[in-house]
Amino acid sequence: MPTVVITGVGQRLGLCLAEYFLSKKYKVVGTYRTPRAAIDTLRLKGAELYQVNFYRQQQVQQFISSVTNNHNTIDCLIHNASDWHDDKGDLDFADYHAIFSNMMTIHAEVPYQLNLAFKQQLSAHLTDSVNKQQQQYSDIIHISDYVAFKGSKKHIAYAASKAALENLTLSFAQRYSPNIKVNSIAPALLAFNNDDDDNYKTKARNKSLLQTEGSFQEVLNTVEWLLASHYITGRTIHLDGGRHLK
Ligand SMILES: NC(=O)C1=CN([C@@H]2O[C@H](COP(=O)(O)OP(=O)(O)OC[C@H]3O[C@@H](n4cnc5c(N)ncnc54)[C@H](OP(=O)(O)O)[C@@H]3O)[C@@H](O)[C@H]2O)C=CC1
Ligand SMILES: Nc1nc2c(c(=O)[nH]1)N=C([C@H](O)[C@@H](O)CO)CN2
Repeated sequence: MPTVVITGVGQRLGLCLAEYFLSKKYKVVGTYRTPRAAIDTLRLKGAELYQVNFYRQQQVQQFISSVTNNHNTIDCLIHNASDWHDDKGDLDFADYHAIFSNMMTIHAEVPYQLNLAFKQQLSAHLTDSVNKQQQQYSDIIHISDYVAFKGSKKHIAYAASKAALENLTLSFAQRYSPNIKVNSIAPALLAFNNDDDDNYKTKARNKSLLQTEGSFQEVLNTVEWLLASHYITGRTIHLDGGRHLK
């Protein structure tokens, strides 16, 4: 049974990813920060879940120890967990320091740490006992954001940290070739949050040529395509409805 590690599976895209890989008969290893009914449901479906706050380094180290002790192989590692923190208000220096530090921690440092910590498991290929064929590659997928390319005047630290994440894609693709493919997926608008009002939704949709949300399914389709690929690594796949041309 192939194994996938996904960060941030408690809601939205991470939950969709976990449900998708469970349906594909993967062993799903996931992290969450906030206890939710969805976490209980995933556990009942067989997912191995760890409560981890990535802003607490001791919890990150404990998670790494648990996964490396319990798993000899990892076929796919998806860095999804994210904190969409804005910095548009008039904050004091301590606040700006905390925001920048946290954004870099969750979007760049933790992916860096997990990529390095799980290298042995990512390199130990699953031999298909039926067809006696070795699985040729394992995959690391970083979930980035369109604003890594464009910047964001209201989410400056967030955008910079996603740009750092995309740079990790370039370095790890070189370091981990030829056995491990490393790519980013950079969405623009995928899905609104519950507190988004109609005015915000209209403005957000109109930022792209296609004038709609991408949907979490669009990311699932892209993940499936990347896993099936034998010739894509070190790349960022943009899912943005043509926003770059608006
Ligand atoms: N939604 C969209 O339209 C877009 C999303 N993206 C990217 O796609 C990915 C998924 O987006 P979406 O589903 O909306 O993400 P969410 O905003 O729902 O966050 C995903 C998860 O990250 C977890 N998380 C946040 N902070 C921490 C932390 N300190 N420690 C551990 N976990 C943490 C949360 O855990 P918990 O709930 O358990 O607290 C949450 O479930 C993200 O990387 C995002 O940046 C990019 C562009 C657009
Ligand atoms: N962690 C998150 N990152 C982002 C979110 C989100 O809900 N959680 N949402 C967006 C927006 O949809 C943006 O793309 C359009 O306004 C960006 N990142």
